[in-house]
Amino acid sequence: MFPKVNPTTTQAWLLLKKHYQEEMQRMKMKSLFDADAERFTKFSLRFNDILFDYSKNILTAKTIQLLQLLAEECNVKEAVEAMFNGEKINETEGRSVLHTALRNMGDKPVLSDGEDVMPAVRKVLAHMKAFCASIHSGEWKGYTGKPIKYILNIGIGGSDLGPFMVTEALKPYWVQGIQTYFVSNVDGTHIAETLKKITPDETLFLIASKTFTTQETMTNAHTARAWFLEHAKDEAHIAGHFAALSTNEKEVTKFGINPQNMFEFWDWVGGRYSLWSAIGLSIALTIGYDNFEALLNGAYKVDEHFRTEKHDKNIPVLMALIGLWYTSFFKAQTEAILPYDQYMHRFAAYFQQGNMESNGKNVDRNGNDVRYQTGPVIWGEPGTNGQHAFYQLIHQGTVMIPCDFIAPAISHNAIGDHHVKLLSNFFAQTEALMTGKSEEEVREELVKAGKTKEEIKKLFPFKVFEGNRPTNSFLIKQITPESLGSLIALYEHKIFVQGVIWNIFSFDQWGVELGKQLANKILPELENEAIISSHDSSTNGLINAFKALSKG
Ligand SMILES: O=P(O)(O)OC[C@H]1O[C@H](O)[C@H](O)[C@@H](O)[C@@H]1O
Repeated sequence: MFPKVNPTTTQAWLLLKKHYQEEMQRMKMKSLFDADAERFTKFSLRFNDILFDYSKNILTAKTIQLLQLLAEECNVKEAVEAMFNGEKINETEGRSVLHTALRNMGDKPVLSDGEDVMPAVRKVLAHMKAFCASIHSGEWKGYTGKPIKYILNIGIGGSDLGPFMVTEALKPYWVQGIQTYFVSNVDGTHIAETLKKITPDETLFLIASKTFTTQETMTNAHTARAWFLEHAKDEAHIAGHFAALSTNEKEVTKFGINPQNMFEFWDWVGGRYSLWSAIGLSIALTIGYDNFEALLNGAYKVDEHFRTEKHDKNIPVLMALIGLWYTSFFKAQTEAILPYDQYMHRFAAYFQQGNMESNGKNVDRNGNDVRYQTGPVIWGEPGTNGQHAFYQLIHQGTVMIPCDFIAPAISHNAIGDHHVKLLSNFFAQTEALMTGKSEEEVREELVKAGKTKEEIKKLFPFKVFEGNRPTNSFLIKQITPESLGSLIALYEHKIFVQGVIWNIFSFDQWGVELGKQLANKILPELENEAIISSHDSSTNGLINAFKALSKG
């Protein structure tokens, strides 16, 4: 296993701190652009159909060099190899981390516990392929003899967000005649509203749960089963309408799902990294198996790039180092992901889990409290909607929010001038965030608007923008299964590299487990008539008020 290093004890950390304080803290990006006509060329990279421009950041070649040194001192290269080679880097759960094996298109074995996992991976993929073929051809029939028209994926967290995000992002690729829905929330409203849209005899229910014990998913699954049986009457019909995507064969069988309709994955696939596994069956059924394979292929290409490319040309490593530069030295606490693509409206939400569940940790890999900031808060909405909602704070608030702007060059909906208008907003925003608005510009604008001297004096301070707000730009030829697969993998590896440098375990989630335990403890207290007094006064007060109010 690679050595565990507290990043703040490295030479690079001290040098970066000095570099920040003495050279970069007050550095203006605009002056960096003014001083170097080649800045865009120097600080941008192409990876297949993706252009990554990181020139609009508060950094110089020296910053990148020092950040690379930090990666070296924190053993990033060794950690990457450890992950790809199936070492048990998820130490608190004693597991390998091998989502990369799920999209491995190479012919070398991938070992976990000394065993090649690739035959099992390929077997499940073949099962998924054959299953998709029988659904799409109409050969698979529901209990009234009609083909399947609706897919209903029931899952939560990693068993929902990934497939939901991807199927939304790839809507132009949906197989004709298939309509897919996702139910995640244990709030009965979610399933009730969705059941109104489907018919039992034309629906395939996918119960997606790594553990097959998650309260929300099992509750929704039992509700779906009961609703189905109300119509189908006969339990024998369940086999034709329910499939399970899980690692837990015992619980799947207990639920009554035919083991032939179980699509397996393994404990070395983290929930938030599972869209590449059997959890992706909803994706394959929605966009077609070939497109699902293209998604895997896009991710595989990034895996190869990540594993072999030198760090100064390695996009996920650079994404990680730039993010870390702001979090660890500028003390930025949040990062925004802003896709200029309506289909990608769940992309930020997906990486909210991906990033915050992975790097929201305050204990290091030696079991000590960390004394530096780790994972940032991730948030975002598609442009241009965000511009009219929260960009004000990004432009003129008191905190720094590094942003990722993402857009396709080619729209799937080329209507009039919509797309050039959309993209002009992307470019204008990143430019404005960087340059701000100078005193001269504001004065000129106000004079032109016919304002008096008095008025100009009054308005002046509010209209001047300091700028110097950092952004990364991802310009992608088109959002296709392959380019989306690549983009997702870039972000996954970014998170991994940051976790290694911050010396935290990125692949467990004990904080979420706590929430599950606490909810299970309170549930029986809500189901009896007693006055509850076992908690603090606020929790007791809320529980007792709920009991009184819910009586009507
Ligand atoms: O797939 P499941 O076992 O049902 O788990 C669903 C989700 O449960 C918890 O929230 C975990 O923290 C997530 O990582 C996981 O994706």
